[in-house]
Amino acid sequence: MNAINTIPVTVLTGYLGSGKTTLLNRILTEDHGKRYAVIVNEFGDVGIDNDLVVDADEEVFEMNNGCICCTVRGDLIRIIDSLLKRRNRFDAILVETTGLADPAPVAQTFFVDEDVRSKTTLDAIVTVVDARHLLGEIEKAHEAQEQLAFADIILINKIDLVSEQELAKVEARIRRINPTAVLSRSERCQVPLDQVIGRNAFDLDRVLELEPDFLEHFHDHEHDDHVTSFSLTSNEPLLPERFFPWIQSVAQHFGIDMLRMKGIIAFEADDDRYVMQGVHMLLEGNHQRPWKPEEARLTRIVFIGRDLPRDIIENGFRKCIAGEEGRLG
Ligand SMILES: Nc1nc2c(ncn2[C@@H]2O[C@H](COP(=O)(O)OP(=O)(O)OP(=O)(O)O)[C@@H](O)[C@H]2O)c(=O)[nH]1
Repeated sequence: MNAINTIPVTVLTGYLGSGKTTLLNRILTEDHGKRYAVIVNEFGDVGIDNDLVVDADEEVFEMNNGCICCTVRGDLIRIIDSLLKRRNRFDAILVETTGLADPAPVAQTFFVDEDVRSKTTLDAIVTVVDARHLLGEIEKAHEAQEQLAFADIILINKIDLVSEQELAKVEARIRRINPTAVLSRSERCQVPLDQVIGRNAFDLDRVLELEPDFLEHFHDHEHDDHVTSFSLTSNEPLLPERFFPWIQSVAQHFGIDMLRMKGIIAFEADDDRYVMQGVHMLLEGNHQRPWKPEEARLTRIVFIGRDLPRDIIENGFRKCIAGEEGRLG
């Protein structure tokens, strides 16, 4: 049912830290001759995702301050409307939702708004799964279940972190939620891209079975209120010899509840931006690129978790700032 001349839209979803941005970056850097317009939505008030998306020619639209599936749906429609006015500049649209988004209302946007509906085709909802953490989170995370239920294509990612037996359990759990989606396995989302884009896989009939009123009412959904986020910033550079032991201790102490951490760090005497990422207890960091001359060297770290003790974490963070006195207690 891919109408001629409509713009295909792929919705990338998946729980916190599963690998959505990794997949997006792969799509944007692969030599496939296609041009994408990208819409990124994130949870939390300090934008980081935009800075983690590769510097590509594509236009990246960032939507903060709200979940794509709730308050900012109007923004989504407006961004798509304005994109459609320049439709000769790209071949397809990619929407990366937050890890806490319910994909149903996002998908619904492409059906209920008349203008958007006539000019776009929802190609597929692609759900990325963190094979290492899915089983520990799925019962607590209603959003993760919805993301799997609505998926047309499921990418079981991070297979380097689990055994074959664990993978089999992950697949079985996914199949209980979604028996029909196409499953693939990946490490760092390395899959042939024609397995995830240009699939024409979105199946309205299946969605109507899940949500009979999908086309009639704005989809109602709930978020887990215990999952909250806060961000820490500093204009002063951080000291690496304090920062790394501190962030490791945060991951060790609060890792069970620390669903996601990501930050862009300005270290003292370092001309490169440092990107730090965490999913539960697993941390990863690397230098990204030099700070641009006109760019403020601002450190920003976002924490997303269940009942994380902001004051303790913030107190430790302050002690990593150059010039601040005191040692990590
Ligand atoms: N070991 C391992 N790490 C991975 C893999 N894929 C992604 N990661 C790492 O997992 C972390 C999260 O990846 P992202 O792509 O940022 O995840 P995301 O789903 O966009 O995260 P949010 O948007 O914050 O929910 C990063 O540190 C990645 O480098 C993988 O296959 N194996």
